[in-house]
Amino acid sequence: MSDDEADPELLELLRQSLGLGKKNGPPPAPETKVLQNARFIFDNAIDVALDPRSTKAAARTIWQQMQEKHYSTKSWSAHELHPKSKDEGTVDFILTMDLLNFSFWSDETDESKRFAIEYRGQKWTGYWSLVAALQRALDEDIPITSPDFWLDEDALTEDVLRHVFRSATDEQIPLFEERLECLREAGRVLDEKFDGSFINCIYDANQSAAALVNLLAENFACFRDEALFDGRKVRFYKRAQILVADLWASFEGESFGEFHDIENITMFADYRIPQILNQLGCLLYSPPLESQIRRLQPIEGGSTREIEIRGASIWCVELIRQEINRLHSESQTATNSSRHSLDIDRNGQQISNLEAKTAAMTISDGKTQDENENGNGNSRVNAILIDFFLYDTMKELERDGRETIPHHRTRSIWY
Ligand SMILES: Nc1nc2c(c(CN[C@H]3C=C[C@H](O)[C@@H]3O)cn2[C@@H]2O[C@H](COP(=O)(O)O)[C@@H](O)[C@H]2O)c(=O)[nH]1
Repeated sequence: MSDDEADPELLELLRQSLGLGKKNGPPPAPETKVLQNARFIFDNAIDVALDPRSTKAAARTIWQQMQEKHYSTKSWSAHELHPKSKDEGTVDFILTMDLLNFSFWSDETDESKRFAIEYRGQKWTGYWSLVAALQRALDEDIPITSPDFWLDEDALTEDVLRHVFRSATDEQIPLFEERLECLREAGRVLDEKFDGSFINCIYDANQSAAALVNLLAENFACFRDEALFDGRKVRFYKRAQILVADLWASFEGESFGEFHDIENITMFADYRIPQILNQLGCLLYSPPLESQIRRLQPIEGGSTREIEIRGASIWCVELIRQEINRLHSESQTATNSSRHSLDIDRNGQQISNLEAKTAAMTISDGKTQDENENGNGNSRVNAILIDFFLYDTMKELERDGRETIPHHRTRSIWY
């Protein structure tokens, strides 16, 4: 080799160290930044704090009750009003629902006077009033879940939407105009960018939950749930995230609900989960903030206090999720070690430890232990199921008159 030719091996080492000419590796996994923003808010919060001991205790209680109730994705479709079919109609229903899934709380102190939807012989309030109104509209052959309908100002007139949300009381649905605008905007964006169908948004996300959340926030202003905190942009994306979660739960992790990174979805920062986290002793308010909440005084959307409530709640559920998975791993270890003791198989024959371990992993119907645990193919409890469980539990407490603190009052289209 002549003196002026460089040693090829040395060249390659140099290229690698400089990252030159490297084949393009896989693209970085999409992320929403919601969880890291929540951590930032929690670390810098003044009026909201978390109690570690109560959070640990709450995790244990939540996990025990989730197991007792066999809480899983199947719980979603079990709700009386939720759609049961696993088809495009349900995808459209879930999109419509989560475009409008915000701000049902009433200014009425007399419960009997608050906005309510009469459907199937019952009066539905809160979130369920929305689901009932949509089901009732479909029963009346109003195509309320169709983006083409949302676009057509001669078909979806203000009067038609008022008919859809007609109340069983004198109080009307809050933020009616904003809800109409959410539908109009979504109809326009779907028509202009996604060939008129939300299914194309799901395809574009390539089975990534984070990518679908980001696609919704980037393309639809009414999903762009962000704020400024300490001079930094923070993301909550509550309705975009719950839309992905509702798809995942409704389709039980398959078909239009299949996401390989579903664990990237956080708790949904609404007005019910902070309430139950405070009731459980996990989320603590400063005396002035607690007084504002107890006196039902409005907390301005985008204010520092509101952002701290939402961010700290997301972080609190993350800590609960981590503790539940620690408990789960501990219980798995304990179960596995007990398998090294004498094992009798289903036919009462003593079998070797290795066989026992293998046999125990495939339960009678051929599913693995994990699939049997929560019915969606993984043993880990994620923030979605914890969140759904907490919301449903808070609604039971409300029904039984066992709220110990009101939920905070922020009138907002974000939650
Ligand atoms: N974080 C979180 N927020 C949730 C839900 C749900 C309902 N999800 C169903 C689907 C699966 C679950 O099993 C639930 O049955 C509604 N919300 C929010 O609460 C508020 C409505 O409160 P109220 O007016 O009292 O009904 C409003 O901001 C609404 O957006 C949830 O699950 N998580």
